[in-house]
Amino acid sequence: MAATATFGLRYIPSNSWLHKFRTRTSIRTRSFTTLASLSPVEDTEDIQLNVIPKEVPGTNNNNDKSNKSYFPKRGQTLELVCESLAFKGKGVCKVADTGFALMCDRALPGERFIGRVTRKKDNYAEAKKLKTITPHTDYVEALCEYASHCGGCKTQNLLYEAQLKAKEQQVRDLVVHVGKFSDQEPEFAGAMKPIVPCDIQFHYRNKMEFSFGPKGWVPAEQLQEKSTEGCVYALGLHAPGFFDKVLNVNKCLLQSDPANEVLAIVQECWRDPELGLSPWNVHSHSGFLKHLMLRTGSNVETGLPELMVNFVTSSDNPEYLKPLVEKIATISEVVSIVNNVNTSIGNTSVGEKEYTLYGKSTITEILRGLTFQISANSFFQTNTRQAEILYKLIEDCAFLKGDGSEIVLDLFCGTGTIGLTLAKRVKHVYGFEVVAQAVADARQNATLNCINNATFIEGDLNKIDSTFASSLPKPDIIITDPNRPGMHIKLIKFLLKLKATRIVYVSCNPATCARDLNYLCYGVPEQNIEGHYRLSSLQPVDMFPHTPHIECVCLLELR
Ligand SMILES: C[S@@+](CC[C@H](N)C(=O)[O-])C[C@H]1O[C@@H](n2cnc3c(N)ncnc32)[C@H](O)[C@@H]1O
Repeated sequence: MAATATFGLRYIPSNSWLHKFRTRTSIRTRSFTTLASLSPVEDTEDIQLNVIPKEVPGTNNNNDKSNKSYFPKRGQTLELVCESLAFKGKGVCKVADTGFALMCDRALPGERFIGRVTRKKDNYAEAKKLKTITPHTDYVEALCEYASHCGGCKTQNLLYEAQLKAKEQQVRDLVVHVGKFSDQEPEFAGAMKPIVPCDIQFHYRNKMEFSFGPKGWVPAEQLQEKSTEGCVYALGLHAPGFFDKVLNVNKCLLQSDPANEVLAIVQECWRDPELGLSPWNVHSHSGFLKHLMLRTGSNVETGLPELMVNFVTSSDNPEYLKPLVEKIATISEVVSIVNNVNTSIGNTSVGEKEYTLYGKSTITEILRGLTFQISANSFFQTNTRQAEILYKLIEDCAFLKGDGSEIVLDLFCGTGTIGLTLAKRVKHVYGFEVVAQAVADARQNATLNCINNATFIEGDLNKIDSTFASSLPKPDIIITDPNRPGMHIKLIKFLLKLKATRIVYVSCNPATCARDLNYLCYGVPEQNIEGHYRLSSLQPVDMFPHTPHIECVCLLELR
């Protein structure tokens, strides 16, 4: 069943400049402890908690302006001790003799090291790790040869159990500091659950996107001579912090073996001068190859991996890819090779046009017994096995009666996966999503799985008005799964007015999640809005070992 109405949503097409602006703009916040700094405005896609929490363990001399000698200078080399991992995996470190706190990428808790101050603001500084003096007690050798400089796996050097402990602590800290929940209250202590580990810590990603670049990036410590500028023409992952530098990668331990086979083939031949293929240059806006996206799904009959290869190019010349396609198609798991043509000067991978160069245009994925067809641009949970666990937790939190009487709203539904896995136990699911292709996929997925009590509606949940969802039956349960910026204040107000019995809040950003939980439980005092919910359960889930990402499933019950 597919509804075409937008129910009061003002739709911004996903390819419009405004949409791109909204979803790419990043706001830097300073204060760790104020809710205002995390206020739910539209443009908080990438809230960077580059902050020193006031409650750093031990003394924190950042705010003691009386003794300026504490303050490090940019370029200064210092002995530092890492005390904990903060949001986004940065180490919260102290200058050994003054107690001044600063953030350092790849510093591990307990580690004593020499660092150089790279950024310095009023009461905030960042350092780069130069040399370890005493390593972390849970230090382990990384399996991946790129681990020390690739932006993806920043904590591979930390024992997995210690990674879990640090993530759990980050969620707890954010809910206390940003969400203003008291960890002294038995109610909060009861709600906070231990993190669910990920049993498989490598090869868990079903999707990786590599970039082509005109000049490869080599970390300074690996340069043999000063004059060496790195390899020419790279295919790999962006160097941390650089949108224009690509670290050449021949293998990624997070993706499947067949995906690595494809990567190796492309690496071997794309530079061949006879093919005449050039990498995209983000500065001159020239070149042909932008991205190589590899997606691994499961064959419905055999359960074996099946692969989609997506070349994102800057111009409409699919014939240039023919020699690469012929080579890749020899890998038995490859069932789909597509070309997305993206003529914009930006670095996004969604094409205005898509060609199927080999096989089909979708791959299948199986999740909680349902089959999903996934196209190159559809959102799908990137760790399928762990998504099974995540979705089971969501279902448990929903406490469905199972008698088919309940109405479920599935906000930010993507390709409809959460709602569809619940549909058989409820009366009706209404899913809302901004990306047109994802809505189309959700409707197709409902048909594919013979589910006819789910309706998917396209629109922007940041743009709702007072008529939003007014023509729908009142929901009993709301599932909300926003991306990193969390929920818009308009949506929070809508939920507080609606007063559904339960809200299951699924989040990939514990900072904005903590902020939204605060609003839903304690209200928005500056707008005279009361909160109506009680946080009954907060369950962190590790979906992405070795990376700073943390997923959470929260249950809010109407007070
Ligand atoms: C974290 S994903 C969750 C997808 C889905 N629930 C799942 O589990 O696969 C967030 C989804 O929200 C969508 N989205 C982001 N901003 C939105 C907005 N303002 N209005 C509606 N949907 C939005 C994204 O396109 C994406 O599909």
